[in-house]
Amino acid sequence: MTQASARSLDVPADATIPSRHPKAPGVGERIPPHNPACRGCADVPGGIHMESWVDDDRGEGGDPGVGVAVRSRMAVTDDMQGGPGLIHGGYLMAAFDECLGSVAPLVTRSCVTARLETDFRAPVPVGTTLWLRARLDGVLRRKYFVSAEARLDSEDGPLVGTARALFVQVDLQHFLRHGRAEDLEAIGASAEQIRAARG
Ligand SMILES: CCCCC/C=C\C/C=C\C/C=C\C/C=C\CCCC(=O)SCCNC(=O)CCNC(=O)[C@H](O)C(C)(C)COP(=O)(O)OP(=O)(O)OC[C@H]1O[C@@H](n2cnc3c(N)ncnc32)[C@H](O)[C@@H]1OP(=O)(O)O
Repeated sequence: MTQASARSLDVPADATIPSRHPKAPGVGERIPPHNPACRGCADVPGGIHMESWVDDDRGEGGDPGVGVAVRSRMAVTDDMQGGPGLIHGGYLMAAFDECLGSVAPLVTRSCVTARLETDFRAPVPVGTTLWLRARLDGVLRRKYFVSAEARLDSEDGPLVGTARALFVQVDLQHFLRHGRAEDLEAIGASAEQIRAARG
């Protein structure tokens, strides 16, 4: 296999699609913030204030659907501006990252974004609302392949962006080893745990 194909976002033929974890929120339920300081999903100044729910498993246009999907909503505010009156592309990518990143934790433990590809299909004016839907396309070992679309002002509004991503499952050590100690302590990690993880 070449290096290029090994890092592709195409779903491998031997990938599977597991069901939601029994302790994960059910269809229609709100997905709570995964970290009280998250600029994606928590209610903090400077955040994008994304709200997400577990979606049903319907597929797009006749495809039979998958078991795990997330619906998200984000108000496009003045402070997200790039071009005059338009969203900065990085904010759309942040919205995709957050929505896509909420899918795998419904199945497994923590995952982090390894690769994210975004197609910007149409301009997004400030003052609108983005509606996103992400779904799990396949899992192979620690790799979670997900895809999403973003629409304007309603769940079936005009398509403004699509994205594909790979999330890689990590254990608690990933955060304990790399995160700033004061932020880890704020969510309950002990100084001893942090020291031990860093050897
Ligand atoms: C007390 C503490 C508690 C803390 C917990 C708190 C909260 C977290 C909980 C849940 C999160 C829930 C929701 C999150 C929602 C949204 C948040 C957005 C998510 C983010 O915003 S997160 C920030 C940005 N993100 C990073 O900060 C990652 C930096 N990065 C790394 O940390 C490493 O890079 C890592 C871990 C990715 C891999 O490293 P590694 O050593 O573990 O594994 P390795 O390299 O072996 O890769 C394994 C297999 O993935 C393939 N692979 C790897 N990278 C690839 C790539 N780029 N393209 C294609 N394939 C790739 C390999 O080819 C191999 O594939 P194969 O199995 O086929 O060989």
